Amino acid sequence: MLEARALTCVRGDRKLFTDLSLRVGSGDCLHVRGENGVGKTSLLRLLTGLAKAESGEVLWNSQSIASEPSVFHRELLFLGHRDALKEELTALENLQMYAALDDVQLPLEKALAALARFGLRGRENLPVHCLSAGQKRRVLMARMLTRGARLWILDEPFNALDIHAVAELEKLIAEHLASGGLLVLTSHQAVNLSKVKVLDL
Ligand SMILES: Nc1ncnc2c1ncn2[C@@H]1O[C@H](COP(=O)(O)OP(=O)(O)OP(=O)(O)O)[C@@H](O)[C@H]1O
Repeated sequence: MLEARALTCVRGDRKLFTDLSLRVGSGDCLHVRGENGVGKTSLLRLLTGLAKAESGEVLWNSQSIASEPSVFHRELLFLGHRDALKEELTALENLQMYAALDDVQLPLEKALAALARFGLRGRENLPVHCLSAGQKRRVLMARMLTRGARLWILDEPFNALDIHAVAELEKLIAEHLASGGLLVLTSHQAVNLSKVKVLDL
């Protein structure tokens, strides 16, 4: 269970929100919505522990995420809306690098199968700077699949995806939720998933 209690977020000289509370349980998807600049990314950064709230707290399985950050981070996958890929490494090397950083076992066949699932067969060994914007997002989908994290926090994951990739990402998310995973995402588009809870900022 991910829980936020009475969060207040200040950025610069603006108070973005106050007294914001939420709960996301196993199998739940929370869609955070709102206009540009309202504070969606800022909220996600509080939920990941990357930023600290002015007041309030974030809990993972009833423990403050600040108390044992490494325990929380083992269960978390956060994708920001800038592609967190090393441009000079290949798609395959990026997956392998993240697996090493995340301390996840990733056999070569599994990495190749993940890239193939998202339409990157034959492009595994191209440096990421040679991939299109949508292909880079597909590498990140392969990372989501191979990471094995319980909690996904995704900032605008549908950006730059074509219709097929949107459907593939929805399927990947549905599988994650069906296996008891949790998801918080932002999206300016409607999210085509069953049982989505909405938080309007
Ligand atoms: N480090 C910072 N210093 C000052 N202001 C900041 C900082 N980071 C964000 N802001 C401001 O906080 C507000 C919220 O930003 P945020 O990125 O959370 O918005 P958002 O809802 O995700 O927007 P978008 O839909 O455009 O992605 C914006 O007005 C932004 O300029």
